[in-house]
Amino acid sequence: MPSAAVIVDVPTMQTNFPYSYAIPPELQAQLQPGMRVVVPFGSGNRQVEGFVVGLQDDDSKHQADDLKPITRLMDLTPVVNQELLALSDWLSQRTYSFRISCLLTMLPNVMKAKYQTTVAPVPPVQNQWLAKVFADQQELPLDQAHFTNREVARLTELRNQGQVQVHYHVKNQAKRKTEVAVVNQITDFSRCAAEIRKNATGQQALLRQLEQQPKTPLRQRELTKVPGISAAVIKTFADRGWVRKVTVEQYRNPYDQPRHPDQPQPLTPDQQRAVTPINKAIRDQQSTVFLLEGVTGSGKTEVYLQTIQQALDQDEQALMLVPEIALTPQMVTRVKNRFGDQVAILHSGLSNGEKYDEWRRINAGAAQVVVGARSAVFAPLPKVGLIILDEEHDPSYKQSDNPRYHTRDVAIWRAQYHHCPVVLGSATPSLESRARAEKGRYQLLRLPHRINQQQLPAIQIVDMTASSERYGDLVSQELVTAIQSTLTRKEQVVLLLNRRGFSSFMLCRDCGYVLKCPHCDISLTMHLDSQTMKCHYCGFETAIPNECPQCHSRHIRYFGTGTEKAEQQLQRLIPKARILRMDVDTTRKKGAHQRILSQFGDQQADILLGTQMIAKGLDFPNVTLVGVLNADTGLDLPDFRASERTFDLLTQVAGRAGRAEKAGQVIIQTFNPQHYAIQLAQQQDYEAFFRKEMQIRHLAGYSPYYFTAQITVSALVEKDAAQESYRILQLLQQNLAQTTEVLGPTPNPIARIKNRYYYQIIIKYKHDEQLAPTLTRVQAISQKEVRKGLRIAIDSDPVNFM
Ligand SMILES: Nc1ncnc2c1ncn2[C@@H]1O[C@H](COP(=O)(O)OP(=O)(O)OP(=O)(O)O)[C@@H](O)[C@H]1O
Ligand SMILES: [Zn+2]
Ligand SMILES: [Zn+2]
Repeated sequence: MPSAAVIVDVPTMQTNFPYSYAIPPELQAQLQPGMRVVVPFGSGNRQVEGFVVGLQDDDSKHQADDLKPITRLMDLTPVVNQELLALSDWLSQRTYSFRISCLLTMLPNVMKAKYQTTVAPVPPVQNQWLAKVFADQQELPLDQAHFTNREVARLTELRNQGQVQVHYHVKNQAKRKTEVAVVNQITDFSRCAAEIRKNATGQQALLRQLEQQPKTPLRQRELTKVPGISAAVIKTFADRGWVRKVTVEQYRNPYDQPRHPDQPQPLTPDQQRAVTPINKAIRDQQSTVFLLEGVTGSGKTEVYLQTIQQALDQDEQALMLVPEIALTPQMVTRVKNRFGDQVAILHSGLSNGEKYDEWRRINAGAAQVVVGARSAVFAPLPKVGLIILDEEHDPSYKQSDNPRYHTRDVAIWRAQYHHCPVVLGSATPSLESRARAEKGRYQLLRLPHRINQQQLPAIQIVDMTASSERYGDLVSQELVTAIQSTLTRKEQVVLLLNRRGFSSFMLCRDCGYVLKCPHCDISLTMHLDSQTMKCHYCGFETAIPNECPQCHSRHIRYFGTGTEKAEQQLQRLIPKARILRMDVDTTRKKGAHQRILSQFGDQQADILLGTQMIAKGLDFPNVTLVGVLNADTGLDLPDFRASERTFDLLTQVAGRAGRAEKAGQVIIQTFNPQHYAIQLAQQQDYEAFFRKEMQIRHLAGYSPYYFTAQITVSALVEKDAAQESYRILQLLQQNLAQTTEVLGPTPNPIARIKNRYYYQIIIKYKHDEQLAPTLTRVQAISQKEVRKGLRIAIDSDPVNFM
């Protein structure tokens, strides 16, 4: 008897490989890898969900008689294709996560099943309480709505006595909406035409529709939009046997913006030099990785669109990834305008139902271009011809929960599978990518100029340590003056309030000094619970100073301010300004993003004041002034990428100014005017920043010279987290190579989150054969300890250290 290899939905180390199940005869014809099934599992044979990952014909290895049979099938077609099955295998090894988590990550939320546990009395029911509770019902869900804790305890007893049974039901949440469609049954259209009366125009219209598309089911809702065709006409046809009524799945359309079709623009010579090699790679089926390094406003989008076109021309599909998509509605609009209904959009702003609809369209091969945020990298496109990652340096490409994957790695894996190129685009590529281009592993393509010979905007730095407080602590006189003259010219302003980081570090208001770790050159973080400043990397600790160690001023303070406060100060300074605020509070409602941006685009406001979400991708021709209220907050984070993030952010936001005919101006307010990240952002010199930062990373032994891995241990009791992390430390020290450095364990800067205490260990390594097996052992421990309330997370390539 043939058997199926099934990964069960029980995320443990012991179940992290396929189990064999017998395939019941009635399912043998239908069962395919990638389908979900319900199988009995464990000694209690509880019913769990699982993925079929392979089929085996009968061989001596498996005595089919010993195998438990599959209970039932959950899908009529595979929900995970062969490619994604293989990808899940690779992903679980790469990220030290369970295969089941990887498989589930690839599915839209609504398809992730939930279990429902029910209880049922075993007849004949003798216990009076049972009889009363169940009355005439066979079973009841074992949940709070039906049973109190005391009743549950009582049920437990009864179960031990054999009077009650427990069942596990898999409850599939996917809800499809359906609608009525008609399928043509006519073979001889002229004969039918002869039967229709001349004045029955509705019937004639319907006949024409059928004749045009005799093979496709036509949706009744669409058909009745055609003049003359009514439900009655359709019924007449059905009665005559000319059409058959069927129900088809209804797709919801998540994109309700009006579309303005546009045409490809003639390329500039720079753009042409980028498009040519990419298109060649698409034609030649080369899985080259291109790094498209183009200054802000250099027309990267047009390069993406014209290379996507090349893939479509070859009957292949394109996958375009963008940072959290709600933040870049302009990009979505552009792709949609160019490619229309062929585009499917996947992002977190969609409801689960909408995501499911888009996913099904993609899976069915009905979408040719997919635009989406991180998880869209798993979009089940059957024939990928091109993958694009816009703003490839963006930290949101890294998933912070299991499986902790980086979108770029998955994109490159898929490109190799499909023999197609990847384009990584950015004005400020990640150091890692730029370094790979330097080594020739990626092919570097540069767009060094803005479109229309427009200059990059001039950037002025305002030293806030010298700024008078008369204007409030947020806005300098220089910035107020510049805003006023911009408004007089009827032009617009974008103001960034940098909210990266948290207000728990201290800054000297007089000299700009920030307390740093003597061993790590990373700022110390304040821990209010212990009243100390701690190094997040090595554990160094010192008392919270009450005066500046450098200039002895007592004028030190927390950093961190809200957008609301900034808005008030601005309004007071410039009463006539119309200010739009964009932050997590004003964008909570669905569509709020798009609405604020279109208001700003329609000149209904003078100033767009916002957090990081305004820094990227916006293309408004009337914006000529960009102001950064506080360039520093990100600089002093305890993260070796702090300078890179700051440089990226300043360059990106500066790039919003002067993108069309009018020249742009940028003002950056900072307490660290001498810092190289700020100075090089002023010069908008990415290449210089890259070289400088590479030297620093080299000296300090960080990425891209070293790889890092991070282990985070958390527990409800701090001592448990500490003890466990020291046990892991020992395991690491005993097994890892001499050249590998292990830092920590140290408590996290926010030591307690949601009542859990966090400790972390950082591993820095170059080549270490022992790393993967050792981390796999840690993964195995992590699983055992779950019961004690301990959690261990492994991140094989962390992008955040907080
Ligand atoms: N070949 C072209 N001819 C005319 N205009 C173009 C051309 N290519 C791009 N543009 C226009 O130039 C502007 C800037 O292009 P785009 O937004 O793609 O820049 P970008 O490189 O993505 O910048 P950023 O990194 O700042 O988002 C857009 O308004 C776009 O329509
Ligand atoms: Zn000082
Ligand atoms: Zn340190």
